[in-house]
Amino acid sequence: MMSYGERPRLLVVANRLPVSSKKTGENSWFMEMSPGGKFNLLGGVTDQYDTKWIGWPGFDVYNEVEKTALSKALAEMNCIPVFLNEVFDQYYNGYSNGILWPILHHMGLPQEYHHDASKTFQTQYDAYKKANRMFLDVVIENYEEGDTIWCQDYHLMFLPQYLKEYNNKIKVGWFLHSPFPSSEVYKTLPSRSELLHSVLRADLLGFHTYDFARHFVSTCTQIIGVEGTHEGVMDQGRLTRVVVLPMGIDPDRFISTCKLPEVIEQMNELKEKFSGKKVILGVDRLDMIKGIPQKYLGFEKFLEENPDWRDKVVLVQIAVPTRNAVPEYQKVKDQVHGLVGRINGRFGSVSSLPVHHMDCSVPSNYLCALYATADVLLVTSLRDGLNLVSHEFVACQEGKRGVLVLSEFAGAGQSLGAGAILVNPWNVTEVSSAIKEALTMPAEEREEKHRVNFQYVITHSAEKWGGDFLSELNEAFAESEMKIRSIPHELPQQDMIQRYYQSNHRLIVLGFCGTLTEPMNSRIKEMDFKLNPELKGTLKALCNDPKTTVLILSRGGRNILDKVFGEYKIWLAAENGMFLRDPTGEWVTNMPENMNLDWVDGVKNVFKYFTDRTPRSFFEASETSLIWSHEYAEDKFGKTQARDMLQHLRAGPISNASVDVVRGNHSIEVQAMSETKGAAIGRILGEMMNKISMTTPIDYVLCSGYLLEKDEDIYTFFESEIVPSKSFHSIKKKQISQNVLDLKKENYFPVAIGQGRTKARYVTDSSQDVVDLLHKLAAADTTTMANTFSDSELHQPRSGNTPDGKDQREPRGQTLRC
Ligand SMILES: O=P(O)(O)OC[C@H]1O[C@H](O[C@H]2O[C@H](CO)[C@@H](O)[C@H](O)[C@H]2O)[C@H](O)[C@@H](O)[C@@H]1O
Ligand SMILES: O=c1ccn([C@@H]2O[C@H](COP(=O)(O)OP(=O)(O)O)[C@@H](O)[C@H]2O)c(=O)[nH]1
Repeated sequence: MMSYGERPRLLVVANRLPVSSKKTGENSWFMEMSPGGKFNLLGGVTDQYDTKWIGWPGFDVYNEVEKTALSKALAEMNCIPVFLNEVFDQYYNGYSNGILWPILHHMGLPQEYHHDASKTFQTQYDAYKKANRMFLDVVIENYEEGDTIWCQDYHLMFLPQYLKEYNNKIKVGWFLHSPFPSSEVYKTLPSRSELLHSVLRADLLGFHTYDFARHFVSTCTQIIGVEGTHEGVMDQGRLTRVVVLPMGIDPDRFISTCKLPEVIEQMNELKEKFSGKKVILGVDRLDMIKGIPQKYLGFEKFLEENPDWRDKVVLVQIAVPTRNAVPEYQKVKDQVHGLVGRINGRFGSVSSLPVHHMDCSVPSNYLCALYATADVLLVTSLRDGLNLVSHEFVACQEGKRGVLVLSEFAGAGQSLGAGAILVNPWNVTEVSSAIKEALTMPAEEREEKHRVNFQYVITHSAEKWGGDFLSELNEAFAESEMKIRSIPHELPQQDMIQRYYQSNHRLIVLGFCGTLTEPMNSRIKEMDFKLNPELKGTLKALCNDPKTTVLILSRGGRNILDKVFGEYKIWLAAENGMFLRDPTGEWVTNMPENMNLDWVDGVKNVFKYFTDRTPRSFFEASETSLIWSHEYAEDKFGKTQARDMLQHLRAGPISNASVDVVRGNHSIEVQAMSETKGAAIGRILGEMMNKISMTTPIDYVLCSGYLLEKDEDIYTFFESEIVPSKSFHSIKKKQISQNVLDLKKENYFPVAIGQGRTKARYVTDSSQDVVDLLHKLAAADTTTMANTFSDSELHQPRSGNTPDGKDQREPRGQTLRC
């Protein structure tokens, strides 16, 4: 555990350690920090955190003596090795880079069928899980209470789940360095749901761009049926925060490297070598996603169409070897070599070759010299998480103000787009024109574009990125901790009853679906909205009590509410207050006159289409909403149809409509966008009080429901109406002209049902707790309070529990909220 004054501890877990190790003797090693890539993130974060890296050392070690020696040497560099050995090939070349990598980069699963039974999808998937467990083991060995664990990238998608299973209190973040594809591509992955469920166990998920984050959230909603919110992904009341944080580089390192005498000398050599010629530079791993063949095709077209330029320009391409064991990478290499030969054959001469292609990496100082002398950097990635090379080029171009030609499919296209020429790499003509534009761009324009990008690169460093991610993670974690701590185990029932008894005018505001409906396990169908039979007498007693006003505030339609509550002297607010019924049964409409219901026919058509194709499904319509149920349909098929339906609806009839879509377990409801409950309650109270002659202000409020997150603003509405003193309070600001509320904090009881994360002060697991409470409130007035309930009665086991203690109450999230 961290002691006072010490820096907090951070464990960064990545596939590869940020050092390269070379064996120099029996048990001695030479270690060097790897300069590029995502290892930049160590930058300034190390100053604030006591940081350790956990990852694969880059090679196999089987001998125990050697393992110990290497671990010792790595410890000097704050690195801890994970020896993956025989698992590595199927985990890294197989599942990570042969399967996940192409999927994440929109390329689809490999089409070839291998007949090697020892290397199937399943064996690679198993190896991937096994490797993630091996990473877990090393994390556990090194974990101390309070540590932050930051998992990097697609190699470690099972790690968040494994960590939380080991200890739910561990703070876990995960950042994806690659793109996240559209759900249409992602859903072909056989293990799609397991991976999503696992990463959602993290406290914070980070992506380079809004597109990737949006794809991720919508994939989660479509594939595993969770709720996407503006903050992230909500699953059964638990929020996983999602942030967009494009990574950066360490700009100072590049700027100062360019000033080193050795580098200036290299720059001079390069200038001399290419004197009289413009230099176009490409720096990419030799990966199919980097679009090197497309780059060559564009360059070839440029030379074809601009003969004058043929002896005045060179393309220098550093093609860093990578993942040679994956068959697709071998193919792209052959393809690229073919193109280089063709272009040099067509346009080269004895004295000059247009393409200088190198299958190698170069030392970092030399790379800076190349960046600094190039006139153009050409990035044609077909998909790329970010592309740090483009940032590095900008940092090194202070002396030259060269032009960046950047693929619109690289994450960096969104951050550096304003100072670049953006291209679609698939469009050979566009790439060719962009090359010409870059080579002939006037100095002023180059200056301006460089200024914009340079400013971005120096202000959005890796240090800032790492710091921002970690502070977001701390915030997300603290918030979820607070939520857990603030959940009381029991409602303060005795207090609630006593205060109810002592009050002069009580208001009980209740939701309907999931609050007062029959529990799911005794209900025939999800859309069978019947009042919980246990409540009939209780509700009648409460409604008949002159000191109590009961309001049902529901998203449901007035037909349903009328049918269920027709016999009660109760206030009903249907469709979240669009219609209000007083206890005599008279409805008034608050429907805006200009309410647009143009979408209804389109939605009806989609519902009909799916009903025809989903045996035993059906739909119902009310004034401003339609609901489709697949309750009786075959479970898996019904769920798949529901996901497809949502896509059809979003792409078509509701794409621009003001509607709310509410997903039940077996239903989809589309309803005209109503006010939220919190926005409506002030007006409803005003209307209620206009209708009745109220002599006593409301001095007790119980407000409870199984609510959508946005409707939870009802809990805060009353919170904001609480009076600090005994003064009679006016809430004119909420459109109520009379003095209506005289509510003290201790007399206000907001109770959420089944929400892990809520704005309500009290939370209960199931609606049965609210039902029990209502029984007791109804009984409170008919007996002498002092003797009414003994403590043990007030805290007796909930009625849903069986004698063997098993909880039979309605599970969370099993019904529509309305
Ligand atoms: O470790 P390798 O398998 O040799 O691959 C190198 C890295 O490639 C990927 O980089 C990604 O991260 C960069 C920084 O966020 C981003 O700019 C780039 O677009 C991505 O492709 C991969 O995600 C890393 O895990 C690899 O280390
Ligand atoms: O010979 C080379 C060429 C490139 N790089 C580094 O490799 C990283 C490439 O990162 P990028 O985000 O562009 O693509 P990735 O290879 O991670 O997909 C950059 O930091 C480069 O400086 C390197 O270390 N040596």
